[in-house]
Amino acid sequence: MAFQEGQPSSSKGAGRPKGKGKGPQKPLVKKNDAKRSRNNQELADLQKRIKEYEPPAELTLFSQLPLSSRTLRGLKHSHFLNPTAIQAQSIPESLRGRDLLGSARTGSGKTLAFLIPLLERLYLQRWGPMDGLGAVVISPTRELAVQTFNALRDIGRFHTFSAGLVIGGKPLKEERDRLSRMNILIATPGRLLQHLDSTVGFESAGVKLLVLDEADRLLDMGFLPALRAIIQHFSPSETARADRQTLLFSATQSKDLAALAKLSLHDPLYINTNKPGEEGVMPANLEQYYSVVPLERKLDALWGFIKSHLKMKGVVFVTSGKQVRFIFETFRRLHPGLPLMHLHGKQKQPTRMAIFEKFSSSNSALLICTDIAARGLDFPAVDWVVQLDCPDDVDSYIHRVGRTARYQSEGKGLCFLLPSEEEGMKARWAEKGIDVKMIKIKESKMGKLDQQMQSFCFKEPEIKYLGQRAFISYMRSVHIQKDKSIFKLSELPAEKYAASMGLPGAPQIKLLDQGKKVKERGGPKKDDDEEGPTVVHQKLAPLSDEEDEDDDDEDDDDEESEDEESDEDDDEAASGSGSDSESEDLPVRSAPQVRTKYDRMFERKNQDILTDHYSKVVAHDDDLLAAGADDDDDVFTLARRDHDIDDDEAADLGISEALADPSKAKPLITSDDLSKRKLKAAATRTGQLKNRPAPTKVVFGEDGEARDIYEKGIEAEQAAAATRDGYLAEERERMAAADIVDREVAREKRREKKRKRKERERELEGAYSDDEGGAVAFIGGASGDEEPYEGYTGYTGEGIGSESPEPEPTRPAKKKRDAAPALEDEEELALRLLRGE
Ligand SMILES: Nc1ncnc2c1ncn2[C@@H]1O[C@H](COP(=O)(O)OP(=O)(O)OP(=O)(O)O)[C@@H](O)[C@H]1O
Repeated sequence: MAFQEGQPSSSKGAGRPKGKGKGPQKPLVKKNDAKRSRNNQELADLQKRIKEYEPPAELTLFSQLPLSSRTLRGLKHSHFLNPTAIQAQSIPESLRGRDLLGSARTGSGKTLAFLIPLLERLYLQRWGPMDGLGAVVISPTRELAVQTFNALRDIGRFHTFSAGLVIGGKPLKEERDRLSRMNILIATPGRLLQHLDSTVGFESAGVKLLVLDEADRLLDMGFLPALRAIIQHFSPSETARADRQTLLFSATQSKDLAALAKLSLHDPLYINTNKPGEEGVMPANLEQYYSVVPLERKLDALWGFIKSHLKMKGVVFVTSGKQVRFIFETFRRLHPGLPLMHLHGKQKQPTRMAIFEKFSSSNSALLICTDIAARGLDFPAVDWVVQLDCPDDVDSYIHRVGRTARYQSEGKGLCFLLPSEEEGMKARWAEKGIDVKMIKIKESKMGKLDQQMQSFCFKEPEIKYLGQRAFISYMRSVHIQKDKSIFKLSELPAEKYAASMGLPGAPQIKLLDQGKKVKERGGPKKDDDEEGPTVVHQKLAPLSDEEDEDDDDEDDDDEESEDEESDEDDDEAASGSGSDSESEDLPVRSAPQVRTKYDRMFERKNQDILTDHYSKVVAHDDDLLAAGADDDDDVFTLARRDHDIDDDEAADLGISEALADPSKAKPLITSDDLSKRKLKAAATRTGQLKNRPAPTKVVFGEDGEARDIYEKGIEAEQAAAATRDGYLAEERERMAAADIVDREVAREKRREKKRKRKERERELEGAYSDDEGGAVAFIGGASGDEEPYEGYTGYTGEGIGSESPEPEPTRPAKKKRDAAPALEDEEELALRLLRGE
């Protein structure tokens, strides 16, 4: 033990050095004795205060809790003065050594709720730098681990413990040498297990405190087997479990969490501040909205939202890394006027950290990301959280939206839902008592990106390729969702969605049969997804040899978590509709839609009733009605139920008759429907000019005779339509031809990748090697000659970095991936192939 019991000092001030050459040894010893004695006294007092602690009628300050002066100084230094509800309720119990399951809403300060007791428990047990590992915090993601590490460094600055990060990224060997010197470890489960399994002398037996942070996320990510193994290492027997304190923290609760609690906790206390009457499930300062947008207009809606919030700091969540990249790449080419960043699990660790830091320190920026950033991450001052794709479930919704309105700050959330998702999601929100208000987006505030997207896809094959992969990953994600009352693949307008992304057609997709075992989103991921692959959506189809081979890759990918999706699973994206060798694959088709005679009339242009101009007028009026005929500049208006026009109302308004016979048309908007402002505007000269009837135009022929433009108009329109159709047909042909080449190139790329992978596998036989990714950073490092418990020795940080992702212990297939080349390399190769080099 580094700490040694000292003798009580005889008198105050004794032991002061008398000067050089006068035997400094003796006074120094006396001084140390005095310090030890004071420490002993403080520890004894602290123990007593903890034992006798009764919560005061009003707990407003940390200093009212039985905490050491070092921790209080650390908290004050970091400007933490008042404990939050979860901190006030759980810290005294944790200090008494109880096992605990703490649950509190997002942004409510759970991190300090376990870091404070962690420091205090080690301090109370007189843990010294030479005592080895005393406490371990397990975090689901590297970003969260780094964030927790930073918080520990801040509040623990007046303690002398050494702390380290074990999150993958550096050679195991390098970490091993340093592990023995750490008192506190913040780790991701995979890397920690690797050390527990293979690092000789890594002493888990002495660990006094184990924390599982974001426990439900750990389970969602499929870490249960790893956690079981870790717990087994730390507490091999019931006695060992009783001896060790374990704290579990989570913002949401689930059955699996209860099972984990049973497995890891001994006689636990449950503290939940999410109950009504306490803090509530959602942050108090959060405004929540949702908007119903068809799939094919989502990008338009997002664009419109960005353009009208150019000063915001926002986070946009989408389902997969491929969508993140597609949106990021296309939107940045469109120069929105707001800095764009993107974050997903396939980025290298240093890149991820750099983006995390950059976004954290930005005042105004938009981060497009996957659920990798949904939990635990504490970006300061986020104004908006936009959920562009529907979250897997309500818990996922809560975590995502919890990136704003943290602690006492304000924030807003906007969730886009497809028409087919609205009812299901509303029901789920209602079950949890979450109130999300509907808003409608005015058509005038939506973007219109389809042509620009088409142009990007046409000019840059890599964008098209990315779009196809994004399309497929989205469709797949919907297919594997658990909650079918929300996610309805058959109702998705696949072709229109593809067109909105600028793609020449909906790419073909292979989907696992619903009946078979699939990795379902919104539920814990299965570990044994090995089962047979590739049943085409709704119909079984034989596969060619080549596809069979490719499916091996695909299975591997299905094993992976969403955030770690490999590029390979979307290789087949390059196959456009109508491919020959892959013709057994059925494209996902939208359900045949019932077209009314009015739909057909709308489609028929250049006819006497519904000209383009007339269609626009009707569409515009519809927009006005939908948007509440409100002219203000906000993108959104609060939806009012009476704006939804049903058939009867339509009949009242005479829409049907008007469509059938325009001569019978009643005015679509009567004076009763118009706002006072509109009526006033109509009375002004400008208003009248705006509202005047369309002028009659004539054209003069060569003979000088005036003729009605109508005849000419039709001819001109027909000519223009013919030219346009011709052009479009030509473009389609060119795109189809380009698509064939692209398919061939993609196939070649697949073969090449497979060949390379096989080569690498051969080279890498032998599983875990010391060269695998891993990272360790040290913040502490109290050396032996430091006086324990005396003053701040300072944390000397080293760089936190990694070269490759952490191995996934629960999925053996992942090991192969660790050795896979970087995404950038693969894309470089794809690009070269696409360019025909
Ligand atoms: N007592 C406190 N006083 C002031 N700020 C605090 C206090 N406790 C925590 N905070 C701040 O509140 C923010 C949210 O804290 P934290 O990240 O611990 O929340 P959380 O409950 O873990 O959220 P999530 O569930 O999203 O992970 C952080 O910026 C943190 O610094």
